[in-house]
Amino acid sequence: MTQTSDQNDAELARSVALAAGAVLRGLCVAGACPDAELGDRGDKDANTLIQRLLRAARPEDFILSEEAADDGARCAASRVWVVDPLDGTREFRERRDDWAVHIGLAIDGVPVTGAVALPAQNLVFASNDRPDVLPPAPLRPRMVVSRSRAHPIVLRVAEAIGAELVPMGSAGAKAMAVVRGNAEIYLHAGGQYEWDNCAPVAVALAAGLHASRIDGATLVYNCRDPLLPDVLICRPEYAAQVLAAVAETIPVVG
Ligand SMILES: Nc1ncnc2c1ncn2[C@@H]1O[C@H](COP(=O)(O)O)[C@@H](OP(=O)(O)O)[C@H]1O
Ligand SMILES: [Mg+2]
Repeated sequence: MTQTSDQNDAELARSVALAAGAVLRGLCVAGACPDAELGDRGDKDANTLIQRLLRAARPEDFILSEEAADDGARCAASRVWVVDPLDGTREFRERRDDWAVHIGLAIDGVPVTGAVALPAQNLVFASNDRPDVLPPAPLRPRMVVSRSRAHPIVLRVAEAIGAELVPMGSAGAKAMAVVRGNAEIYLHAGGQYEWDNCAPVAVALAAGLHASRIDGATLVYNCRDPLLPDVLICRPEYAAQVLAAVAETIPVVG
């Protein structure tokens, strides 16, 4: 793939996410990779390609990747690409379709640009997409949650607001379910890292959705410690209700 220096950041993010997605899909072709090696090969091969493409297109920028060593030099930089080469490794290994490639760009800690590819669903979302006009929200909101480790806070909030639980793998796939109008709320607590949510949050904010920590605080990226353990992405009309339910739930759950 050729990159041109005048390609804007969102288009670069989209093209890199698509290229990594193609590599990952290639690994899923029958006979291409033994089941036992699929997750590790996916993480590694996608990361190698993403590093090469971003470094070629934006040599001055820094990269924080789930799959690369971090010496902390990025902390003094303004422009940092925050990437998860394969989000939903567990689901990829199971040959499901809920896994994603995340290419986010934080400028001075703000998730300004990003792309999320869902290669097994032939979909890609970027922060320069024209936002979809979403259908009216159903009376009972649908809340996408981790299919393998939904935190007690999340389950209690769903119960408190009467939401229907929709278990799904991958932070990117869940966030894009809200962007697409297949769900109204994505709530996560209990652990995540900047690469899990930077690109999904950039795309969601650009689409006009609410995105914050679950105490309502602003999400800040390129922190020295990349742990960013919780996130709320939802249609704006649900934000106040969900944040209030979280505030009531946290003392109960501890
Ligand atoms: N409690 C936790 N601690 C650390 N990471 C977590 C986590 N819960 C979810 N994640 C990460 O968030 C991503 C989405 O998880 P889930 O599908 O369970 O919601 C996964 O990323 P990876 O697949 O890139 O590791 C997963 O590892
Ligand atoms: Mg991840």
